[in-house]
Amino acid sequence: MQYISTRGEAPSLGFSDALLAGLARDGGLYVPAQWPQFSKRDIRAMRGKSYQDIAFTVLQPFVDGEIPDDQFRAMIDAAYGTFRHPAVVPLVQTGANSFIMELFHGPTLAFKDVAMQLLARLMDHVLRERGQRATIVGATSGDTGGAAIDAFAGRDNTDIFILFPHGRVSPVQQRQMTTSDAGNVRALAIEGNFDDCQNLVKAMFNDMSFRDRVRLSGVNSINWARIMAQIVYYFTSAIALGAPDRKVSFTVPTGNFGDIFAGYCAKRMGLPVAKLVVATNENDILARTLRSGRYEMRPVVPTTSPSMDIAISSNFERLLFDAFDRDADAVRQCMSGLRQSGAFTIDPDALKAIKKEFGAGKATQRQAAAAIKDMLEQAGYLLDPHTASGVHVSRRFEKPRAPMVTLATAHPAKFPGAVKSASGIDPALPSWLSDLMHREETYERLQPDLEEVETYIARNARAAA
Ligand SMILES: Cc1ncc(COP(=O)(O)O)c(C=O)c1O
Ligand SMILES: N[C@@H](CCOP(=O)(O)O)C(=O)O
Repeated sequence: MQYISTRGEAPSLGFSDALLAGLARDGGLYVPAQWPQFSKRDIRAMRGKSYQDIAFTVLQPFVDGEIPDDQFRAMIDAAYGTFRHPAVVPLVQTGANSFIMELFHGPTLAFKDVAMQLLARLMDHVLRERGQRATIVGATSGDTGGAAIDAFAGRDNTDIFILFPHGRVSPVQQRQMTTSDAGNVRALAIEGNFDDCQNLVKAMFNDMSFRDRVRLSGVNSINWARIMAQIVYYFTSAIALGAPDRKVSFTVPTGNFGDIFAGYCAKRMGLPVAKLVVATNENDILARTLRSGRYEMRPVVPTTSPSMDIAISSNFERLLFDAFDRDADAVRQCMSGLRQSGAFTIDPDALKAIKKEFGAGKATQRQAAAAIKDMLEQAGYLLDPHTASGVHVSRRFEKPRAPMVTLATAHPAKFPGAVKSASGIDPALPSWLSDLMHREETYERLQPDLEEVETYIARNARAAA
């Protein structure tokens, strides 16, 4: 399997190279040259199989023999052995045809663990085989950072630097990033918002001399392997609910468009998905774009679902590439419009193609809080504010015959303030994190300044030449 850039000006790469590259050298994002196909028969054959078995079957075509099967399987088993639920991502029924898929049973209580636990093992393997070391940088609005730090802590071949927006993540999220005692981990508190952090990461990837000097690698969902690992749970949940003989819809609390793009990939691979519904908070660039066809940045407003407080959704570029029939020139034009004027317009045919697959809606903070309260009263189930945004939006898209699965992207205990004010309940952290708020914090405060951040990283990265 080859991976090609959405901007068409970077070399195509095999799996291991795309894994280590993160962002393509032309600023684009890697996608598979073709979508692997699973027939109804193939999907039926997955019924009754474990999460790990299905992960191996679904992901094998992407890895395409670059990692021996037995070693790849062992990585899958180890990655999902860190989850505290035997089903890995269990489904909970909350209404006649409504389900919640709990993606938060991993070590840091957010869906990011699903991909990050596998990604760290894949990267470690490839680097070890090549006798190389890499410097990983990541931007986080709260969850990616903690998950990446947990997954990469103590690994010999990587140093990891996580940029988070100072004062804009929840106290639990911050401590998951700042209390690691591993020598290869650095948490950097940037005086700005998530988009400043994401822009710094992209600027580091586009600074070729820095990129090569420190052997830069990325763990944000700009890295194809992040999306790839998330495809699996669309398969497992749809199969549990009757696929391929019944279509299933998904509502996904969305920020960077990575998680829902994985659902789109699953559909392109043959999974019968009825609708993919984007749920945003007040930072609703995606809901606005799907309505009007105009992708237009606006300043970010802080909300009770901070991990979705994002102005630019990186992975939307991957969807555009497909909607433009893989015309990289058209993608480049949009991205240059975005750089120059903070906006671009999607042509009507591409917008029609997108609307065929996706629905979208926004939940205000009040609506998300109301969803937390209702769900507790009606189903005795406690939502976190991100999942609650999803539940609010999903209600508009529920259909009598197609099951609707809302992705529960984080555990309520990561956001105790918002959950308590909506429900009166103070959600407790699980036992393995019960001392988190008493652990000692270490982090560096930096300005959103490329030179300052690069200098800090180059000084502290062991891979720096
Ligand atoms: C809890 C939570 N929900 C939803 C999202 C949005 O996911 P994505 O950025 O993949 O759209 C994030 C962050 O990415 C998150 O941490
Ligand atoms: N919401 C994310 C933002 C980064 O997204 P990613 O999926 O591209 O890593 C977070 O919690 O950090």
